[in-house]
Amino acid sequence: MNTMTTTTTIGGTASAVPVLEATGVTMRFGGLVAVRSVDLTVGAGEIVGLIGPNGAGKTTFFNCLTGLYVPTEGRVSYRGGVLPPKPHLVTRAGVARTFQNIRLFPNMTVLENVLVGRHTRTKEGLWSALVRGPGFKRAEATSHERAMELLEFIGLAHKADHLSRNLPYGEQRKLEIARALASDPGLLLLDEPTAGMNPQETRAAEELIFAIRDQGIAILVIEHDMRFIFNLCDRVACLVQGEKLVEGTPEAVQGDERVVAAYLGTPFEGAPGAEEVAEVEAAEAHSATGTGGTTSPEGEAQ
Ligand SMILES: Nc1ncnc2c1ncn2[C@@H]1O[C@H](COP(=O)(O)OP(=O)(O)OP(=O)(O)O)[C@@H](O)[C@H]1O
Repeated sequence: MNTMTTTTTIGGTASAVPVLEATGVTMRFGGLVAVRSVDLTVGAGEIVGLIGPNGAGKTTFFNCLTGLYVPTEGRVSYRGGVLPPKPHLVTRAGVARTFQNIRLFPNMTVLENVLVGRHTRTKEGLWSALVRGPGFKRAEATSHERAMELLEFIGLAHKADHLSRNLPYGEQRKLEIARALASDPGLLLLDEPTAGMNPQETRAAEELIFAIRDQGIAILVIEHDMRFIFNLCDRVACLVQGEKLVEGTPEAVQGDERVVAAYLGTPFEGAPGAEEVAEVEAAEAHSATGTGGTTSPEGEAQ
């Protein structure tokens, strides 16, 4: 795995370059602004959490970071270099991800699934693969060795030749992480890694993520399980209706009344979309009293 070397020296002064730096990221789908001008950094050795109610824009933001979507506005950099808006180039640059829903190849073995994740690090071309020359064989042996190392790391080496569809759910999720790690990332993005897990599997996932961080890989994680996220993360950002509402330590974020209100669906002053919600509620209350339906010359509901 990569070891992090994120301190660069410019003009003789050392300055820390974030592993990930997203600046002003906005993503529009027609008239809907799913992500609005979001800034976020992940530093070396950090585990950063991204929380927010359903539909807040978390996955869309991930998709903007990993080249699946080209953001309408904004910039995404990895270790100081702007990321190209193409998923395979983002992976090659050093950013790997898992998805909200399991995306393993069910009829491939556990080992083959990890080998698939390795392909961005394999330089041998089609011709070399066809003739199975010495370069190809060397690359294949290295990939195999690395994949087995990763399976050892996640505790699945003994199931290397099992079909991935036969693994229990928690192990399939771990295998997805191993496949992402096979590309030797410096940053790993995890989209709801504990969704559907039982408490033991969740605890094991937490330990695995700490172990990955200890290998020098920075982590950005989306999760709905608050206990998991507040225990795991160094820093947490909360998105609400596409905007970053709060960012801080787990202690600060979990005690923030705006975050609590956003999850409970309680409108609060200054909340993204609160004005629109208030207008709709006022109009509904108005029509319920039977006095609605007329509009003043200024355009305001009576
Ligand atoms: N491809 C798309 N086209 C149109 N609208 C989209 C698209 N992808 C997402 N959206 C909309 O963008 C908004 C944000 O969705 P997103 O899936 O990013 O939220 P989320 O915070 O990840 O939600 P959840 O926690 O439920 O996964 C939603 O209103 C969603 O319907």
